[in-house]
Amino acid sequence: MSFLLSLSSSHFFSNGFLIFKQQIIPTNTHFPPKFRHPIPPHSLPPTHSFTIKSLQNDAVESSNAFVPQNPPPRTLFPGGYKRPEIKIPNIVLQLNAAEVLSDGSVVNFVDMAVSKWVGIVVVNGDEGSGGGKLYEAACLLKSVIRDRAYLLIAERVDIAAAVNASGVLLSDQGLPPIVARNTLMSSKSESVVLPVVGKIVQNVNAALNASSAEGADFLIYSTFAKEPAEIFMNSINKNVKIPVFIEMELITPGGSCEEVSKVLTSGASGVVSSLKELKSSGDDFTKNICDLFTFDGNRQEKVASFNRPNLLSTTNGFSGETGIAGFVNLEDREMQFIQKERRLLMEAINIIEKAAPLMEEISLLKDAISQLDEPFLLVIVGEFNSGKSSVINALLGGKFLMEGVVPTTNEITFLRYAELDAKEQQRCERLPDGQNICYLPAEILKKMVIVDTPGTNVILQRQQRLTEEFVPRADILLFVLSADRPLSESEVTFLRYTQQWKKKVLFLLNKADLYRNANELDEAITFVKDNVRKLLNVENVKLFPVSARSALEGKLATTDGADQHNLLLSESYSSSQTFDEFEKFLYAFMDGSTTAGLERMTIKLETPLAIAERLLSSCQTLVTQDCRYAQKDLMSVQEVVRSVDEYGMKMDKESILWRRQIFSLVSNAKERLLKVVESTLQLSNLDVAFSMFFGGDKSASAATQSIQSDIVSPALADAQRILGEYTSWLRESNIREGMQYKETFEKRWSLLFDSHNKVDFTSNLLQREVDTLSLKSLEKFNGTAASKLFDQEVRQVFVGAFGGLGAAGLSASLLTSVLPTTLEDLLALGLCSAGGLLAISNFPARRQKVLDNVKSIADAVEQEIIEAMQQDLSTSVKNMEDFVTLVGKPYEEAAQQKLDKLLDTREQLTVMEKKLQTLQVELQNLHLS
Ligand SMILES: Nc1nc2c(ncn2[C@@H]2O[C@H](COP(=O)(O)OP(=O)(O)OP(=O)(O)O)[C@@H](O)[C@H]2O)c(=O)[nH]1
Repeated sequence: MSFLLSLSSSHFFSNGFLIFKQQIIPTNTHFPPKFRHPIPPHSLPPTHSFTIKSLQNDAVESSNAFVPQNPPPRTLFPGGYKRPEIKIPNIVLQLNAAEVLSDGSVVNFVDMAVSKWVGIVVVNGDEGSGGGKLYEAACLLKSVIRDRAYLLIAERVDIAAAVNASGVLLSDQGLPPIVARNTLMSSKSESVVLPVVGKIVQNVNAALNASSAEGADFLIYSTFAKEPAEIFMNSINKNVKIPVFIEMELITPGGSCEEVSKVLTSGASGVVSSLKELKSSGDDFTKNICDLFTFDGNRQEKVASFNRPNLLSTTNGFSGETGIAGFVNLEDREMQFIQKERRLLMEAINIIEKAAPLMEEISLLKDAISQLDEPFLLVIVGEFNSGKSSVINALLGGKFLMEGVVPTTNEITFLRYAELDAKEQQRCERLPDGQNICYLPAEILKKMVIVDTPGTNVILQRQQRLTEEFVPRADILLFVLSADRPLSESEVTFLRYTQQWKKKVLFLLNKADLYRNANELDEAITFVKDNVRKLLNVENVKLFPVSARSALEGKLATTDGADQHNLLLSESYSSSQTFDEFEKFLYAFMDGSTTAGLERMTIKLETPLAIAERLLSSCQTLVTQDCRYAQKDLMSVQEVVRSVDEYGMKMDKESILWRRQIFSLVSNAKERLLKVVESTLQLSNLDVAFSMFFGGDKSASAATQSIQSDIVSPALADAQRILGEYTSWLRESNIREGMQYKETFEKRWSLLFDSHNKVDFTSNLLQREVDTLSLKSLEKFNGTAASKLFDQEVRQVFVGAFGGLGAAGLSASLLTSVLPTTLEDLLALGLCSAGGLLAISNFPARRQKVLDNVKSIADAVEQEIIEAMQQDLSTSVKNMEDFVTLVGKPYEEAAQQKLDKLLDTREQLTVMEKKLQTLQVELQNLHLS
């Protein structure tokens, strides 16, 4: 039975070099899109109103929608990428897509496993099934794992890219790692961490190939391989520097912890387990294996204790010595200074973490502070093949490091002092972050830790990055130049980069034996010194022309008892001599009683200060940029609130159409009424008119009824309809526009203020009192009463014109009461009487009066309605203004608060920068008196 899933490497970013996870602010300004633009402009909802639309165009300019045209550097390192880091020891869990999809409990198990032991989860496709299931399973796992472990997809780069997995696991016959990595990199263009690429291998050669150059980040040694894991590990340990995980059975009858321990002791970084295996290991696993893998912060120590000799029992890395940074017998003022420096740097960390919580580079400063207690770090840098390893070997007096004409150093290697058994030359182990540490009994290591780095200017970008990332940690850099290409363009670029971290640099012009004579050597020295002087802006350039090869040969010859006389005759002697001078300089530098030794203390204490300054300056850039954005946010919020004025103007403009409708309606009714009056009150038509107004029921004459039903009532109904629509239009416009304002605030400034679950006051506020006045103005207008009034007006004309006629002498009241029955007689009487002429001559004036009355009544009605409509409009716009002010208020307050906070942070950063500058001055003066 096999289980074997593999657990492998795990965690990430342990060293967390200089990467802001989302917001990166290197030397200039930098806001990676994913942090800055949670709401891309295209995701804003379409708008129907020009008011908001214009604001949305502005949104492209606002901080939340800002898209830099030239993407900024991603990290403080020139490479712009961070290597994925695999913590060891670790467990790789392998499972199949079908397992994930068929059983819901699997996801829960994975959830638990990644929170406790598993650092890498690999999901395999199932034979015969397409990529669909694998994709589905991977999505599910991704949502559970989040960033607690790496999720890798077996073989399928396309699916890994689609689910945004951490990387891929390739089989022996799979794609070359570099192809998989580049493909994934192009799909994860925003990520600052490179994809993880693992490779399954079955023999030593495959392991060497897969781990060389830009190869895999880790290996899995397959159970199909013939050799036992320990033998395999022994064969590759020297040359394979990346983590190796072993597929193995976790359940063994005798208790698996021992087996796993053996594998780890042999140099493996962890084990690989299948789901079934891991699940069924149950208590055994929990009791035994997990003790090694549990993420409790001690696991590296637990495993390291398997293979690390108990070599150093000192507080500062130097046996027998105690003190700070390898300094002993510190004076009080030095102790006080160091304490003060620590205190200030801790303060700086707090401020930086507050100013840029996502700035992973803070780990550099933390490391540097903890390194104050560590020995001096002499870091050897230079282009590949310049002779770095040879220089170190010459310093150590033996061929400890591999040399070669092709790039040979692939990892950072710390060289530390240890007294080993006579038979043992050195003992090396791989640190959890992939770096190596070698313990050797070399004299010089009693005074310092030497760090070998991969060469720069290599086609292997990973190696270049490793070195660049290590530079800030160095106390001093030993820059090895090669005599055959002194100070190349790429060396100048690298040198400039080191100065971003204000590093002190010593120069070795190696392979000086290649020069044919002293003149050539002098020329080269002058060339290098002149250029370095200009580049670094320093007076004294410390440069030693050496031949590391000859120096080592010399040392080895001396050790072997070779004739010193012969050595003196050797052509490389002079180079050996300068190497000697260089060594003497180093020893003096390490001797606290010399001036150089005091300078060393200054340099050591400067290391964290320089890092802190650099980080503070990056934070300043970030915070200043943030201030600008916060200011812009505040102004934009205020602008949005003010833009409601535009809404008022727009509504005012559009309401003209509504008023026109009312105007035309009233005019129409008025015209018709006037026509009725005109056509009725004609002398030629008096009989008809008389019968219309005086025939039938006196409370509702035929004319009254006809006016009411034909003119007044329809006009009234139309007016009601129009005003109803008008008030709906006001209300709906408010609601629509109000919602857009609300959405605009919520979407553009969701990071400022979370309106989620806030009381929805929208509708009440927007509908408040909008639908009252216009319609109420109509309610006042009673159609029947108006018709009757009109009726009376007309009757008055008749009564006025004819009521006082002749002998009849009828009073108006009498006349009205008899009119219906005596119409004919009355007319005859009137017309024939002496006063007939007078009555008729008064008739047009009376008719005009009626017309005027009708007009003025209609105009008054129109005026009243229009005024009510205006008032409704004002109320509605006012409601809208209140609403926008209310909705915008929390955003405005939040923007103001954010700005205040940022200004405060900026102030704190400035104060901190000043404090550190003062401390720098104190440091320079520390040994002056
Ligand atoms: N002539 C001459 N050759 C040297 C000297 N020092 C080193 N070399 C040769 O230069 C080549 C590269 O030396 P390494 O020490 O491997 O160079 P490196 O800088 O460590 O190389 P990487 O680790 O690959 O970056 C080897 O072939 C060495 O033998 C020297 O002083 N003189």
